[in-house]
Amino acid sequence: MYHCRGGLGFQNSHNISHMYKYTCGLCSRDYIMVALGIAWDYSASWFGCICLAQVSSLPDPTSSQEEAQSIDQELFSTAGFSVDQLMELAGLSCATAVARAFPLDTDTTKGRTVLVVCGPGNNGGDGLVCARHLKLFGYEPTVFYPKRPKKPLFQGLVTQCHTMEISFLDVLPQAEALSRTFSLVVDAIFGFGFSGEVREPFQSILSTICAATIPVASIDVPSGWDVEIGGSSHDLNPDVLISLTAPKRCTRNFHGRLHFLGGRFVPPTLAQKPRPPLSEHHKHRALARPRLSLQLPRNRRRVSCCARSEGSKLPLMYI
Ligand SMILES: NC(=O)C1=CN([C@@H]2O[C@H](COP(=O)(O)OP(=O)(O)OC[C@H]3O[C@@H](n4cnc5c(N)ncnc54)[C@H](OP(=O)(O)O)[C@@H]3O)[C@@H](O)[C@H]2O)[C@H](O)CC1
Ligand SMILES: [K+]
Repeated sequence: MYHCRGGLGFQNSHNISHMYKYTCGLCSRDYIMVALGIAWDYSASWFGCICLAQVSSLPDPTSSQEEAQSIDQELFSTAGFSVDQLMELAGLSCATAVARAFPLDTDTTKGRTVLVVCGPGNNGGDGLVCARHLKLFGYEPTVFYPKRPKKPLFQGLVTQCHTMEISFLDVLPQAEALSRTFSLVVDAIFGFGFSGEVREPFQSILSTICAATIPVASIDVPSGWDVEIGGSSHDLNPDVLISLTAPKRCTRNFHGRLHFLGGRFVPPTLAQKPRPPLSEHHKHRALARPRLSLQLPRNRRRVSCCARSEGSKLPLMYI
């Protein structure tokens, strides 16, 4: 049986072509296989082939929506973290990534004005924390937070922003005015809790952001994208993505400029744990698949590292 070490192997296939993609049955890695020499038994379609190019030599580093939710739950239950603690670290990572991706021009006020659009869940909470840290970094963040949960955690985050003299918008400007007033949008509308078709008021909000001409930095998941599949050409097309804990499956379709991996809160014991329960769809792959590559802060004093996000082939920068 051919296994993913490269070199000569055999593949039983009824589709004899010169080049085709093969997924190793043992480790789920993808290879481009090129047929070599003569197929010696056409009826059974056995032929020798050699792995010339490895499509993906790294373990699949992305997490499904279900896996992301299960890691999240474990962090709160067994690992003993509180949601506000993780949100603080997540929001700080996001502000750090924004500051790296859109550095301040110290001579002018250009590029300082950031609109942080926050949704109703924890992704929105990350956005509020991000706004607070951006202010401390010297930016001028403004928050648009149209649907506010009545939970003390979120109310506290709003108060903290007010205390930091961060303004809140009541109405989102039209795309043209938005592009004139702000240099950047931080998209903290939906994260891995999003599903289905986007409901109002967020459908109109996302349309306005899409029509604006300024760059977008998305927190964890580009809002409106299916967490597993990604978005379409009409959807948000962020310039920067800041994945938290582990990139979600949809990030394979991210083709923006920079992809960061933030949120330094996963203990090594949890990162190395296999992740049941998984949906039927992913079960067979997960059995053979190496572990997710989760954010691990060990020995990471430097800001970036050389991992790659599968699919988009962008270098993944740890923050
Ligand atoms: N461990 C971590 O990595 C941490 C990540 N964090 C961040 O938390 C989010 C996930 O947070 P969660 O609250 O579970 O989910 P969302 O922020 O995506 O929001 C879900 C709410 O959004 C609404 N919703 C869902 N689908 C739709 C839709 N189709 N249209 C409109 N609205 C939708 C819904 O709210 P309702 O009020 O309408 O019920 C959902 O409740 C993760 O991505 C990270 O950013 C933590 O901060 C730290 C730990
Ligand atoms: K988002």
